[in-house]
Amino acid sequence: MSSPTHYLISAPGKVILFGEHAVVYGKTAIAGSLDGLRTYVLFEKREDGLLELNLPKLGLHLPLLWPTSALPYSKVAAVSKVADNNSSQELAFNEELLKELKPIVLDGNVKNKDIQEINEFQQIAASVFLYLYTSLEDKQTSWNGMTVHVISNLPVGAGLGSSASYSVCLATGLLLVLGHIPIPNSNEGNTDSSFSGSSSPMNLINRWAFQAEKVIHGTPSGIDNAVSTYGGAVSFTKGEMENVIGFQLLRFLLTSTKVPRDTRAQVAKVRVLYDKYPHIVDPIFEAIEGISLSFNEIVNSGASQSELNKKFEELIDLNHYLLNSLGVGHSSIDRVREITAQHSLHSKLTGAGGGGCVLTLLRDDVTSDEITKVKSALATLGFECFETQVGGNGVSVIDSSVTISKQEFLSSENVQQHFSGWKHFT
Ligand SMILES: Nc1ncnc2c1ncn2[C@@H]1O[C@H](COP(=O)(O)OP(=O)(O)OP(=O)(O)O)[C@@H](O)[C@H]1O
Ligand SMILES: C[C@@](O)(CCO)CC(=O)[O-]
Repeated sequence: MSSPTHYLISAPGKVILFGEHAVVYGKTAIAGSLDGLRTYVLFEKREDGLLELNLPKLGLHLPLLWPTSALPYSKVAAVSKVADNNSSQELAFNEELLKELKPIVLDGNVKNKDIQEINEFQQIAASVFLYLYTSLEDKQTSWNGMTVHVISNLPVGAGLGSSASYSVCLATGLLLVLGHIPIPNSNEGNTDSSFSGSSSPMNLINRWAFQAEKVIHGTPSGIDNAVSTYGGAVSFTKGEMENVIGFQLLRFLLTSTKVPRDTRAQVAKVRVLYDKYPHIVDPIFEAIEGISLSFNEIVNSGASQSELNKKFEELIDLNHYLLNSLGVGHSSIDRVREITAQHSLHSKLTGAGGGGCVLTLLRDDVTSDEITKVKSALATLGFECFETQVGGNGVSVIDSSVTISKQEFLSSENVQQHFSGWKHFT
């Protein structure tokens, strides 16, 4: 094939069923990918030595543009980069590089005069891109700059892993463009993969996406980027994942409270509590882990679907109360719980809390009429609902063998279905 001129990357959001926050402290959590809620990133080759980043989802309607020559490559040790890529160990986070990039994000932007103000979230998203590009830059690439367009049907800052899917897309595209991983061959779904070997492309994508998540969140557990990379429904403990069979059959309602919040701030709040009262907070994390472990046991017990549903509802309530005790609840979440409880449904906050999203289990016996009623009650109060199952493909790619116009990409209602030729890493 002639040298690539573009790549289209897609990665899913995620939902945490049990174990958020505790997972940051090494406890087991259960999560799944949201196949229909994804971020899409189109990478296009340039010849003029510029990096262009377009972030319409973050409300930025002008491109950000930097010369590749402005980046602090001296802060990245070339030898360690190659060694790191070939090992399975967690990549060391490059604080010095991030510090050096801070002024470049603003002052190095050649369109700076047109963009009066770039808010903190836009700056973070730009830092992630420049951090990964500078870390992975390789003189072997035939690209002299690139244009990057990011679109998504995920709500941002709602706890559904928008930042992780952005991180996975950027890591994948940059690893491909900069020659660190090959284009995948497989058109098969990747959800049954047993999380591939340590030097596989998926492993490398996941490890670099984790770096990106660190730029965004500070101290993430790695669960969000892992689920977005590999897809599926999983039990996650300290970076190790196992498939959870049966979890995919469950149906959920996800309700966005539309109260924006920042995962970093919620995680930091729990950290303060933990540092102050470790003897009180650690047992709460242990109890939360107990819920994830019970969930795994119940799923593997061979119990009937209705029996499972009843037990899950109890676990959902328990997990919610424990999260509230960590101070990550919110009145909007309580309101959603009240409404769903009026329809005999059980809900918990999902993700970092403090607003964001609520997860409601839709038992098998809940009729579509009942679901319509609860959705309309929630919508009347200004909440936004998504009915979903978990699992499905992780990161996927369309390479240059398929022609993709920028206009077609930006205007398509459903990018996943609009374009064919998606390939999956194995
Ligand atoms: N589509 C996107 N385009 C660019 N940057 C994004 C996008 N989505 C998320 N981000 C980056 O991630 C930040 C939001 O991260 P945050 O973790 O708070 O939200 P989330 O990923 O929706 O929630 P959670 O991590 O709890 O699932 C944004 O401020 C931005 O910097
Ligand atoms: C709150 C948290 O547990 C989940 C965010 O989606 C943070 C993390 O795991 O990094």
